[in-house]
Amino acid sequence: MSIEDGASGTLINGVRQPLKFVKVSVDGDSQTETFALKPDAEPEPVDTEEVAADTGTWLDERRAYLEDAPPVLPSWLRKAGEFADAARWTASYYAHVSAFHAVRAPVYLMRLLVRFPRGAGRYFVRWVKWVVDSEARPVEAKAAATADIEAWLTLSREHSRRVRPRRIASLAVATVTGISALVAGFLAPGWTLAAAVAGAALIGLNGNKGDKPVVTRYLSVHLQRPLESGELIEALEAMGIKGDIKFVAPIQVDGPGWLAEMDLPRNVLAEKLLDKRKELAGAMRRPLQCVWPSVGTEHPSRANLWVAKKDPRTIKRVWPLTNRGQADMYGEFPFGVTPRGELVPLALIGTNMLIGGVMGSGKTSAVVVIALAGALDPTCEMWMFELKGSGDAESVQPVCHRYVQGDDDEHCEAALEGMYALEKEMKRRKKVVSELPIEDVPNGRKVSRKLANKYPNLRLHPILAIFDEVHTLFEHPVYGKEAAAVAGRLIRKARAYGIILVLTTQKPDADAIPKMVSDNAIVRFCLAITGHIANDLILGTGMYKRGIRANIFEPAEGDDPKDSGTGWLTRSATNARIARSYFIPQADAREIGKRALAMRTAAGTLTGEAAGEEVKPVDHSTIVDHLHTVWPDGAETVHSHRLVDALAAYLPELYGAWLETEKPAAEMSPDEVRDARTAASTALSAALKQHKIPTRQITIRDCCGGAKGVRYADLPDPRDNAEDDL
Ligand SMILES: Nc1ncnc2c1ncn2[C@@H]1O[C@H](COP(=O)(O)OP(=O)(O)OP(=O)(O)O)[C@@H](O)[C@H]1O
Repeated sequence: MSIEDGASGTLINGVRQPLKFVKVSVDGDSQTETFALKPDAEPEPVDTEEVAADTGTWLDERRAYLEDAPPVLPSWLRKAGEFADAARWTASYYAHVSAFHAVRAPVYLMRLLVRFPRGAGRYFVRWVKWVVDSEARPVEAKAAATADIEAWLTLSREHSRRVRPRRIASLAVATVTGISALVAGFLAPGWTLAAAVAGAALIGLNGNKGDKPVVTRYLSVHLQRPLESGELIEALEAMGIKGDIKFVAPIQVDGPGWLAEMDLPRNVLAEKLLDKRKELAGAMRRPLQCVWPSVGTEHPSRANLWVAKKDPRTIKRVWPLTNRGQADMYGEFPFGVTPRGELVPLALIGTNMLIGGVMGSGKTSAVVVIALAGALDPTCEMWMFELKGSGDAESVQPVCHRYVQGDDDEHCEAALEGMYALEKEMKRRKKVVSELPIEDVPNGRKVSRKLANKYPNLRLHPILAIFDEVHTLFEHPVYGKEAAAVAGRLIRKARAYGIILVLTTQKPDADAIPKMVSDNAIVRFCLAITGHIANDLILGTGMYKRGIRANIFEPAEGDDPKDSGTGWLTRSATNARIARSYFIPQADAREIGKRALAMRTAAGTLTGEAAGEEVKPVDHSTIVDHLHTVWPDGAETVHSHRLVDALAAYLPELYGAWLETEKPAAEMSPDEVRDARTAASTALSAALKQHKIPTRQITIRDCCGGAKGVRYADLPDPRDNAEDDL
């Protein structure tokens, strides 16, 4: 056995520490055991200067600088529109301030005149003190007290030398002023009175008691004090985040607020600030709606904090289409604003949307914005199923192709019926689009505005179907299951054919929203919710982990809207932003509804209930349902040609064509009859193939021997197969 010493090392505080190890070799078999012993050598630095200095080339550094560099000129100096806005705003601001103070000028004058006696008294005292040279008195008194006769005599002479001319001047000024005032009082014109009042007011300026201002000042309680690093560090400490907080850049003005970028202490993740937004706002003594933390992109401990200068709740934002303008559902429409006040447009064509949030989170308000945008596109067919029954969407009723309001059984049935009708329309569109020449659909077989305009008779206009509080339908004991199945099919396929589905729920759980629906939603708007499960159900799996968390929002409480209407608006994990939907008061919504009705009347695009048509229930039965209807009781198998005869007799408009021949049956030869039967059987086989129902060679003794036929056991239950229709 031999023992060798060696040196290895480990990193401690960035410095490699050599360690001793002992190599033990037993009878030639090399067994190595390593023991970490105390470092006994000088630390060897591992951060070499070369590595530390290598932050890229000069060009890389300049490029990085330029990426983050602020613009040379502020945007209002570069953009004419912004400049005009700023100039207009500044002019209106000063006009307001001037008018405000002009109206109060008499009050200010009275205040000054009231202060005149005190002001005049103060001037008089100061004057007397100057005349008698009171400042020198303490020095003279000191000389007298110390019996310093020489100093006292000098000071006394100096005092007399200074005071005499002051007395003479004062007497002269007092005499002239007194006589002038007397003469002016009796003889001079009215303006002297004005001058006297003005003089008195000026003297009144000196008569202020305490710090009461003469002018009325208005201080906006919603304006926030500027954000400072000290305040932030204090707030973070109060939340228990202590340690080294580094500001990556100076706190700067960013839009209508301030932005702080900081590295939190090494043991704190920035997502903590998201979860504790309310605590943070409390610690900063600022309204919750002003405080917007986010996770930075550099590393998980990089936090960005944007603080609004003004409480957003006090900023009235009017939906841009409130008074004029049309929307285009094939394009974008204004939906909301970011906390910074930037416009958030929404494009729904080719997508569908899921909106979720607890009570009072602002779902209905968001839906009203979407519904009114749809209403303002005269080509958009509106289907509104308001299953809350509150009447919040009544403003769009006059333009709706179909409108259902209520949460009773009949409303749920009507909503399910509506889903079937949409599915039927989707199938029609699919068929129509699939038959178009390829030049018309170069980007795939889907509907576009160009296509809709080119072939108006194909009726490929956008359809906006809104199911508000859709959980009412999905949880219905009778219609829920069927509705979930149809909605699952619609949400996957309808968007390609210009049918936009918008679903909202205040119950984001697996029972209330079928998985097929939550998995296939594209645009998602998650308002205030309570936990990570609801968060991911609305926004998609994994979003909570990525820091896209809607539990940071607070729903409305009483009259305080808090974060109501504010949520995460996402199209994917990488396309997520916080947005507050516009809030359109009911009165405005009604006016917009009237305008939409007028526009549609002029365009001649009113359809369905809006045009006074009756809603006919959709026949959503399939060939499987029809076979169940005509199937002879107790028969295990039936020949195909018999089934076709039965189907044609039952629904001639659907199946009659399968029996059409060139000659009437009576004039056909036996071969021709056989061929006609074969053709009918083939048509049935093809139709059943879509439902995965086989036709096979079947021998039925009491009926024309062997021929193609169907087994009853192969027929699925009615409605289990609706998806295969498409
Ligand atoms: N975008 C918004 N901006 C400002 N306030 C809003 C906004 N959205 C909603 N609110 C306020 O919040 C209140 C509740 O909103 P809303 O009725 O839309 O919520 P909800 O989620 O539909 O509630 P519920 O589930 O109870 O029907 C509104 O009455 C309004 O005062």
